[in-house]
This record gives sequence, structure tokens and C-alpha cells, in this order.
Amino acid sequence: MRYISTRGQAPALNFEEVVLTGLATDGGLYVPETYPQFSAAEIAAMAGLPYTEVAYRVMRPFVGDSLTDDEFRGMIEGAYSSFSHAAVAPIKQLDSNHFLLELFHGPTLAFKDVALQLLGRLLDHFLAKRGERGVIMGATSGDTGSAAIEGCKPCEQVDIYILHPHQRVSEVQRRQMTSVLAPNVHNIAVEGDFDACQAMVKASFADQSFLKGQRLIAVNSINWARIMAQIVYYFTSAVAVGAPHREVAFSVPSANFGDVFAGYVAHKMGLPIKQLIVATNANDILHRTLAQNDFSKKQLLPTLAPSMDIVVSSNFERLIFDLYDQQGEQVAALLERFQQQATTLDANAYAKAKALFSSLAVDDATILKVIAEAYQKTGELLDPHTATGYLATQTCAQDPATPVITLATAHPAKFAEAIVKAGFAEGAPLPLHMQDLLEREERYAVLPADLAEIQAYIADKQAQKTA
Ligand SMILES: Cc1ncc(COP(=O)(O)O)c(C=O)c1O
Ligand SMILES: N[C@@H](CCOP(=O)(O)O)C(=O)O
Repeated sequence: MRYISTRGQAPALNFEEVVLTGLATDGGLYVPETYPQFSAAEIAAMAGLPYTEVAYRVMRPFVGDSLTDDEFRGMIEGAYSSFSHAAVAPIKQLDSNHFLLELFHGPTLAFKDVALQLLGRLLDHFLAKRGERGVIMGATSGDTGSAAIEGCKPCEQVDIYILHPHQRVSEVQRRQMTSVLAPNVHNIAVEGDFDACQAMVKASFADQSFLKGQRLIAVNSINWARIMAQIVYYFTSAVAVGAPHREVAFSVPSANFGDVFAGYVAHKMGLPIKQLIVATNANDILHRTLAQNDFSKKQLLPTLAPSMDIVVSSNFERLIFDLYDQQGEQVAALLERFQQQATTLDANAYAKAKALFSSLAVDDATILKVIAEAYQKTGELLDPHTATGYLATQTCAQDPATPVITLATAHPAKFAEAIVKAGFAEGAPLPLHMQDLLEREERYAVLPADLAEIQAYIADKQAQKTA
């Protein structure tokens, strides 16, 4: 399997190189040159298999000869043994044709664990094999950070620096990150928003000289392995509700577009997905683009679904690349225009997107209403991100005969503010292993949203380690 950049100028890489490279040297994101194909018979044969076996079958073609079968199987078993539910990503029926895919049974209670438990193992393996150390730099709006720390803290080969927007993540999210006091874990609260954090991470990939020769590694969904691992649960859940014999639809709370892009890849691989519904919070750029072809930035708004407080959505570039028939120069030109001014997708690309995607933006007041109503109707307490997907299913599902699977992307206990405001005064209880989270000691630095200062901070910490 060869991976190519969405901007068309960077060298093609194999899986191991892609996992260790993060952002391409031309600023693009790596994608497989072609997508592996699964026949209806191969998909049907997944019914009833353990999650780990489906994971192996779905991901194996992406890995190529970078790992042996046994090495890869071992990593998959290890990654998902840390989940508290035997099914890893169980599915619940809410209504005759509406299902909830619970993606929050990993150690940090959000869907990010599904990929980051595996990515930590991949990094450790590849770096150890090369006898190298690496520096991870990641941006988080709240969930990637703790999942990356949890997935990578056992890695002897890495130091990890996570940038989160100061005072814009929930208290539980912050403490999940900052109470990990391992010597290789560093949290930086940036006086800015998530877009600023992500832009500084991307800029650091473009010029890595501050690291004086150490390797910079990505844990955000710019790293292909993140997307790859998220494709699996589209297969397991679709098969559970009748694929490949029935078409299915998915509703996905979205922001950086990694999760729904994994669904798009599953569709390209042969999974019969009829509709992908993109749900956003009030930061509605994805909705405006898909609904009206208005690909333009607006001021980032803090919302009650803070993990989706993102305007510049990384993985939308991967979709654009595919919609533009892998024409990297056109993608680069479009994204250049997007940085400067309001723009649109070309008519052909937009028509292709419209054929599969629908969308809805959900404001804070509606999120609170949906949490309360969904609880009354189904007995499920949704987290504020999942609430956007739940409403989008009800609003956008095109065909009552097609089952819709809403992705439950986080556990409600991570978002006490929204849960209490929705009328649940007690909030949602934290699981046992986090009962003392609010009492744990925290450690983090607060820094301005200034690339030079942040790079100097990291360089200084790294120099102290090697002194
Ligand atoms: C809980 C939660 N839901 C949804 C999303 C959106 O996922 P994506 O960024 O992959 O679109 C995120 C993070 O962005 C998240 O943390
Ligand atoms: N919602 C994310 C934002 C980062 O997205 P990623 O999927 O690219 O890591 C978060 O919680 O940090």
C-alpha cells in the first residue's frame, strides 16, 4: 500500500513511514493511493465475529508489509483489551430503525481511544525497531489529548506535548490530561482557540528545526492510522444492522472531519452506506459547505459541545482530494483561496458530495433540548456532541426503511456543564476508574498562542532530557 499527499508534491510513503511522518512535506495529508475493496461475501462473513477480528480484516490491507500478521494481531488485541465493554463498540437500538453506536467504552471515554490505543502501540513498535525516539505534538479541543496521553504514555520512545485551548475544554477533559504526571507527558494550555493550537502543530511539521533533528510525530487525525482504526466500527455496526444485505446510513457528530471521513472510506471500500449525515454544533462550516456550498470561515464560537469547537477542519481536505479526482494542485489552490476568502467547491465536486452527505448544525439551546428529550424518549443520557448527531438523524434521514446509526462519540460524564443545564442536576457519574479525578494533582503550563514561544518551551524541555 502506497500513501500519497493530498497536495500532490510530497514523496509517496509506505504505512510505517506514514505513521511516523504525520503531515506531508507539501502541507498535505496522506491518503492511500487506492482503497482496498471488500466484496459483499467478505462483508457478510464479518457477522458475529469479535471486534478484534473485524479490525484485523478491515485494517490489514492498509498496513502492507510494514508489520507481520502476528505483530499486527498482537497490537489489535492489546489495544482493545483496555476497553470496558467486551464488544468494544456496542450498538443499541433506540427506535425501529435508529441505532446508537457507543464509542466511549475506552479508557478516556471518547471515540478517540479506538484509534489512539492502537496508534500508541504502532509508534512504540516502529520507533523501537528503528532505535529512534520521537516527539509527539498534538492539538486537542478536549478528547484527543487525553486519549493520546493514555495511548502513548507507556511508550518508552516518545515525549508527548499536547496543546489545548486554555479554559475552553471541560474540567473533566482538562484533568484527564493534566493529572497524568508521567515524565514524558507535557500539557500546554494555549491562550487561544483550538484552531490556533492546530495551526501551530501543523506549522511545526512544516519547519521542525526547533527539535534539532528529533522526529516530530502526529497523534491528531492528520495521522492516517487514526482514520484507519476508525473505519472498523463502521463495518462492525453496519453488519450488525443487516449490511451488506441492507444499505445503512450514519449520523456523525463532526468537526475535524476525521470520524465521518472514516465512514466515507468504508463506503469507498464497498460497505453499502447510503447516506452520511454530518452534524455540527454552532461552528457550522461543514454544514454550510455541504448544504449551500459556502466554504468560508466564521469566528470560532465556544459551545456546550466544546470538542467540536473547530472551524478549520483538517480532514475535509482528504474528502476534497477525492472529490477532485486526486488532483493535488487543485486541492492546494482551493485551500489557499479558502485561507484568504470565502470560496466554493467546483460544481462537479459539490455534486459528488451532495450525493452522499447531508448535514445539520445544532445550536446550544437545541443541544440542551435534545439531551432532555432523548432521555425521556429512550432512557439514554447523550453527551452534547452525540446530541447533535441524534437530532441530525431525525432531521436528515432520507429513507425510513434504511437503518441509521448515530455515533455516540463521548460519555456524558465528560460534559457536566451541558448535562446539568439540560436538567440533570446530578450530572452523569464518572466511571469507577475516574472517581477521584477531581482530586488528582494537575500539572500544565499556560502559554500564549505564539508559535515561537511554544516551540521554545518544547525545545527547552527536550534539551533538559538529553542534558
Ligand atoms: C466527542 C467528540 N465528538 C465529535 C468530534 C468530532 O470528530 P471529528 O473531529 O473526527 O469530526 C470530536 C472531536 O473532534 C469529539 O471529541
Ligand atoms: N475533537 C478533537 C479535535 C482534534 O481532532 P483530531 O481527531 O484531529 O485529533 C479533540 O477532542 O481534540
